[in-house]
Amino acid sequence: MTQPAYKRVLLKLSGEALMGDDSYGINRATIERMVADVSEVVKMGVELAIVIGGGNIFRGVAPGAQGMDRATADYMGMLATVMNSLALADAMRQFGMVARVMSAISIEQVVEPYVRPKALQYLEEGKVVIFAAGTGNPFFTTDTAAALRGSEIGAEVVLKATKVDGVYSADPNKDPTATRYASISFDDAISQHLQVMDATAFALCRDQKLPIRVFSIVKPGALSRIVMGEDEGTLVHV
Ligand SMILES: Nc1ncnc2c1ncn2[C@@H]1O[C@H](COP(=O)(O)OP(=O)(O)OP(=O)(O)O)[C@@H](O)[C@H]1O
Ligand SMILES: O=c1ccn([C@@H]2O[C@H](COP(=O)(O)O)[C@@H](O)[C@H]2O)c(=O)[nH]1
Repeated sequence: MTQPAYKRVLLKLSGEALMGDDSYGINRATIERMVADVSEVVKMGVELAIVIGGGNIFRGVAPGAQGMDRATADYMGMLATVMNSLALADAMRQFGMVARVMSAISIEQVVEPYVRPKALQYLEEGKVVIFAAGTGNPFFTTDTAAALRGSEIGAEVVLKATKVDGVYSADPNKDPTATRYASISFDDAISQHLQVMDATAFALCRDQKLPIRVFSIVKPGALSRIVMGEDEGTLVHV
């Protein structure tokens, strides 16, 4: 049987995509479909860590946060990612998977704190590790948390599962003439100000030589195909 292309991956799941067709929150069918996709990868024997966004609940730069102290709004955003992480872990439990949530912000009655050696132990045991609360710092995003945690755990790739099927020359949701790149360098993505991920995340992955693959979370089987080494979405590379 063909082997997976990776031993350990960091999967960044879009918080916004969790809404499905709803206008807010977590859509049950959507989270169940995500979990089914993730379970395929775990069954292949790949060690999987996940960072999930919070855009379906709260974003520090959203209109709803206007007038708020930015750091306070960002902490609210980080707490939103904790809610999504708990929902994801619970959906995994119902699917028969074993997941552990580790938070960058100390809320020990709710989730265990992020401790790198413990996270590595869980991964080696085949458990899915969900990193909640982003980096634990305001003024960052969960994309940067994915780059950071991916670097810390020695992931071979960051897989960004989002609502678009790759990196485009411009935002495809705003510019219908935008074209998709099969691959693009970190330097080009940064210099062209491509907003699919923030520049901090791109820069950290570039410096750590950690490739990113951006792909559609709604395309059936895309995650498994990528893990098996197939070409899907856009590869962002050094
Ligand atoms: N050059 C580009 N190529 C592709 N998508 C782009 C580009 N510029 C902007 N985008 C937008 O970036 C979005 C994905 O990034 P965004 O951070 O908003 O979502 P996410 O990470 O999936 O969500 P969340 O922050 O909730 O986890 C796409 O939905 C797309 O509209
Ligand atoms: O390290 C981090 C991660 C996130 N935040 C705040 O949370 C929201 C939601 O995260 P998304 O990546 O946008 O899904 C983000 O807008 C920030 O307000 C943070 O401050 N630090």
